[in-house]
Amino acid sequence: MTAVIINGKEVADKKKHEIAQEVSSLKGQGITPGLVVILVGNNHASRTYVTNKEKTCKELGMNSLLIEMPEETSEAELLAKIEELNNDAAIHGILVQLPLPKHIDETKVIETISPLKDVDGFHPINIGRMMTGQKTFLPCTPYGIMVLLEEYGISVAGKHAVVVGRSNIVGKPVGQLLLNQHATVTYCHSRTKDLAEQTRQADILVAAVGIPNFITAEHVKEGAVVIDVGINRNEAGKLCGDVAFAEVSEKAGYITPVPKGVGPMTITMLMYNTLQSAKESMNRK
Ligand SMILES: NC(=O)C1=CN([C@@H]2O[C@H](COP(=O)(O)OP(=O)(O)OC[C@H]3O[C@@H](n4cnc5c(N)ncnc54)[C@H](OP(=O)(O)O)[C@@H]3O)[C@@H](O)[C@H]2O)C=CC1
Ligand SMILES: Nc1nc(=O)c2c([nH]1)NC[C@@H]1CN(c3ccc(C(=O)N[C@@H](CCC(=O)O)C(=O)O)cc3)C=[N+]21
Repeated sequence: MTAVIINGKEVADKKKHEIAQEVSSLKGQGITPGLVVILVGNNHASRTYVTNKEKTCKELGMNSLLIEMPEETSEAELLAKIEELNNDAAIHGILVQLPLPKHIDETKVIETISPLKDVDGFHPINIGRMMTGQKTFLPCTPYGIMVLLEEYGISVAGKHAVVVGRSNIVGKPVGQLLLNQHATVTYCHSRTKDLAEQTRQADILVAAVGIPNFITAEHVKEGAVVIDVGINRNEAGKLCGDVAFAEVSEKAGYITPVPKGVGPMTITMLMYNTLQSAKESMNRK
């Protein structure tokens, strides 16, 4: 079988167009959605991502503010900045780029962001709401994956989904969203015994590991849907995912490429969450 290549860029463009229209009508009512991104220190990978976010905000007519803080910033200074933004009515979304320098407690930072402005969907309150199936900000990468599946008419109910990776930002929440949509979910991680035996059971296989070419054809069942979340650099310095694309695309039914797969959806859902936050702030007035 030759896989259908899921075009994340195309779906993202379509969603962005819808978001831009809503932004424009909100502006007519006197509100411009505003997103602030806080970057502490100078992580190279973070910088490209941050640049993309700024560009997309402008493209969609939203306000974007980048706050760069030096590597030596103290935890107290960062928390004070977040408090200030929590109280700023022009700001609807706050994103603190992860990972943070080692001397700053990530949990404390995430818990300081108002759940009402937590457009990353990382605050424990919002994670709890997601787990219990309530309306909330959903984490952008997992949410983007669910939108891709929906746009390609891939049904989830009753399917066996295998997620490789269990981070708080990708693996765990994507498994939860698949479960919410009635998949049977297996999580795999670095302590999993026979990984290929698990992944070969998957109707839907999600790779969120961070190792180039980690998932090969032997891990994949014929016709499976393969979602590659990885954003890595190979030896040649080229952007690549966790899946050995050439061999797996000959066996899978559907596959997401890197770049232009999951990545563009992450940014799009961030904009979507910021728009929702702006709309909700109006309803509270
Ligand atoms: N496309 C996008 O929008 C985004 C892409 N990414 C990318 O996705 C990838 C994953 O990110 P993230 O979740 O933050 O990464 P983490 O490093 O936090 O998590 C990696 C996970 O992979 C597991 N793992 C590591 N080695 C193995 C192994 N040999 N066998 C099985 N499992 C293993 C780890 O297991 P254990 O828990 O046991 O250590 C861990 O759960 C990265 O490439 C990142 O850059 C991230 C965010 C957004
Ligand atoms: N608080 C926080 N929230 C995040 O969502 C978050 C984070 N921290 N830290 C880093 C990771 C990584 N991440 C990416 C998102 C989009 C692309 C993306 O747009 N990728 C493009 C290509 C980009 C390029 O060319 O470099 C693509 O796949 O086509 C990549 C990576 C979000 N993350």
